[in-house]
Amino acid sequence: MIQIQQLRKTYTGKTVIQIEDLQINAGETIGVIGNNGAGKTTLFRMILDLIRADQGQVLLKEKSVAEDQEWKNYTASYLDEGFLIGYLSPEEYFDFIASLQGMSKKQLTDSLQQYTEIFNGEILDTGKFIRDFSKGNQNKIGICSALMQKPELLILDEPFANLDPSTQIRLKAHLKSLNATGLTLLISSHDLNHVTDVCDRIILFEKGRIIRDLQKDEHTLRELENYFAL
Ligand SMILES: Nc1ncnc2c1ncn2[C@@H]1O[C@H](COP(=O)(O)OP(=O)(O)OP(=O)(O)O)[C@@H](O)[C@H]1O
Repeated sequence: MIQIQQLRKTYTGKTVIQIEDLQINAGETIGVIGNNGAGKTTLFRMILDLIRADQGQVLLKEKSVAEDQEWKNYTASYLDEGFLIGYLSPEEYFDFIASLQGMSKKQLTDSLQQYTEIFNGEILDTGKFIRDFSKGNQNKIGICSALMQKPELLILDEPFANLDPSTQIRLKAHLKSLNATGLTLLISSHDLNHVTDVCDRIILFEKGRIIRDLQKDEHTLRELENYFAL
């Protein structure tokens, strides 16, 4: 599904991404972790062709994201509130996303029903614009707008950040249920418990490089805790 080849990005002489070779198969759930500034968001932005590489390339289904548009048909993402439109209500924003997807009103209504628990009565019918929601509730709007696109590839940057514990638990359950349907999931998180709970493979970054690539087993959480404790 994803191939990353000799990918490099440098800002003012500092290399922030340097990945020789990374392969992610369809249906894998990948947790990308690393301390602040490790390069997680930059990598996601490069996969989504929001940042161009200085060298190397990202291939989705064997086509370069920089040269071919097809990936946009099966990829959804939410990285930050820059993905939202602050002057719309959540309903207007979901309508907009649904229209891009060619969804009918009924499909949209049915789709939003699935997120009732995640919304927790705080998102729909509030009469507020997105700009006036709390950061956590803005996250819910962005994440659910990505989920409702039913992508083959879903990329979420720190999806659990700013969410209350109930929503974190509900979102984890939802992501796990999607995994069972064959979704390829790429998430970053600073929460080692969440990331090892949801993901089957953990990629650990340091200064833009992959320093561990772990298939999850019963030792993974302890190994990661030991790494970050040092
Ligand atoms: N536009 C930019 N100009 C200069 N440096 C940048 C730019 N964007 C990112 N960087 C640098 O690239 C490095 C990686 O940043 P990135 O945001 O990808 O890290 P991250 O792992 O997502 O961090 P965090 O956990 O804090 O979100 C950092 O040193 C950051 O300062």
